[in-house]
Amino acid sequence: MTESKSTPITAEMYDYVLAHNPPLNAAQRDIVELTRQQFPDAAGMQSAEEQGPLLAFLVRLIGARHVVEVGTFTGFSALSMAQALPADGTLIACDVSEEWTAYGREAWEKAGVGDRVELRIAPALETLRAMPAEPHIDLAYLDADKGGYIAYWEELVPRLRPGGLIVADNVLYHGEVADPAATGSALAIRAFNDHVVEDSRMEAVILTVADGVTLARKR
Ligand SMILES: C[S@@+](CC[C@H](N)C(=O)[O-])C[C@H]1O[C@@H](n2cnc3c(N)ncnc32)[C@H](O)[C@@H]1O
Repeated sequence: MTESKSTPITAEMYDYVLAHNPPLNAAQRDIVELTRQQFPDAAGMQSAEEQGPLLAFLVRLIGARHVVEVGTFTGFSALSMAQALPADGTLIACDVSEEWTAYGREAWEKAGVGDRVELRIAPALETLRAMPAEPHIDLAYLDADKGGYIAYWEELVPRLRPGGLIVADNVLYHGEVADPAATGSALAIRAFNDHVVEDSRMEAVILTVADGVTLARKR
């Protein structure tokens, strides 16, 4: 087995990282806290705190104007990306839950970015298939049902402009991805990671951030 050079992230290290990252702005902080209060059992679905500034950074880094999100929940990741878009930028947010995304709608409006976000309530595959076929997407964030990742990838890659990014969350699936006894979503993520590595249209790296984040760039 190869020895890892990654520094283990203890609770103290995690606080240290958060303290040296861009702090969450008031709107981000509000939706993180509101989600914890309203949905204590589901709050773990929210992208990790450090992913908000990371997603905003990536949007700005590649000068994204057209973003697609697959899996919106209460809107934290969409908010983080929408705030980083230019005023005429667009973010299509895909989810199946009216209840959860209602919190997102309110947070986006309150933050003054509601006009940049278009929420599509439907199975994400239907929404993606209905999008124009030509390459027009700058950045897509995958964070919905893990069994759907490969199908979402296949719809997104042709619609991504050269140099565009797919950012996929939970690609280590709590470490279960490397467990030979993995089942369910961990197995689906393992199949997704294998699919990504074999796709010559894309250049991809896995970051050991949060639950594992793949950054994949279209060649
Ligand atoms: C992990 S949460 C997304 C978290 C979100 N990115 C955030 O930072 O708060 C996954 C979301 O995917 C949605 N979802 C699950 N299956 C879906 C599907 N087939 N199509 C669209 N959304 C789906 C769920 O309703 C849930 O809100």
